[in-house]
Amino acid sequence: MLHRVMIPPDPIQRFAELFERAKQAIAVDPNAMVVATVGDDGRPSARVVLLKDFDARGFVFYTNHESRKGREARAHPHAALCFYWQPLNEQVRVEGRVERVTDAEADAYFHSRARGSQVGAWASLQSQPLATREQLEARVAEVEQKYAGQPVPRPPHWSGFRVVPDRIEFWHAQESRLHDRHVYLREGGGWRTEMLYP
Ligand SMILES: Cc1cc2nc3c(=O)[nH]c(=O)nc-3n(C[C@H](O)[C@H](O)[C@H](O)COP(=O)(O)O)c2cc1C
Repeated sequence: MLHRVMIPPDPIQRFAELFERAKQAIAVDPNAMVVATVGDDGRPSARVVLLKDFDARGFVFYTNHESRKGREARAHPHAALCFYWQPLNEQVRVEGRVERVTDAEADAYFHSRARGSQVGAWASLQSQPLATREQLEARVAEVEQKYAGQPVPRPPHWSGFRVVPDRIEFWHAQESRLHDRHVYLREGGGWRTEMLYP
């Protein structure tokens, strides 16, 4: 079973190496990923967000926790992530439990953002119906006035989710659609690997 020993043992290290290559190859948003969550009715929903951090603990993105994805991830704390890096011919799929990052982590990231984004985090009732664009602009003006001349604090409903992976799949395009698929399944303290038919 030579192919088994050829699968690199650590999926996070493998992700890190691929992500570095993606950043070299893709000028805009190489950290974009699709996040899928599940609603109370069992229906999945998916949208693009930006990966802001990752390490052995998991993959972090930031959002409004009252948004559709936020509510779904809190009620049904599992999510799937999907990256497609076309110039690399690579897809990475991550699945796992979702947890909220610590307030200290969220604060550190929030305060690294541009002030306009900080204001937007207060002004946007993300995923709720919006009657007119003017309504949004009025909320932005209110927040700007409220925090004029002082730092914008992080809204309590705005934070990060960490997807703690228990399954990671690397797909690499090969000729005749006989692609490589390497799956990592969390087992005990480590990872078991297997290959899948393409
Ligand atoms: C390239 C790109 C990056 C995005 N990054 C984020 C992000 O990091 N966080 C976020 O909340 N929404 C992000 N969005 C917007 C989401 O796709 C989505 O519209 C929004 O979060 C509301 O989703 P929901 O109603 O399913 O909760 C991004 C959209 C695009 C196209």
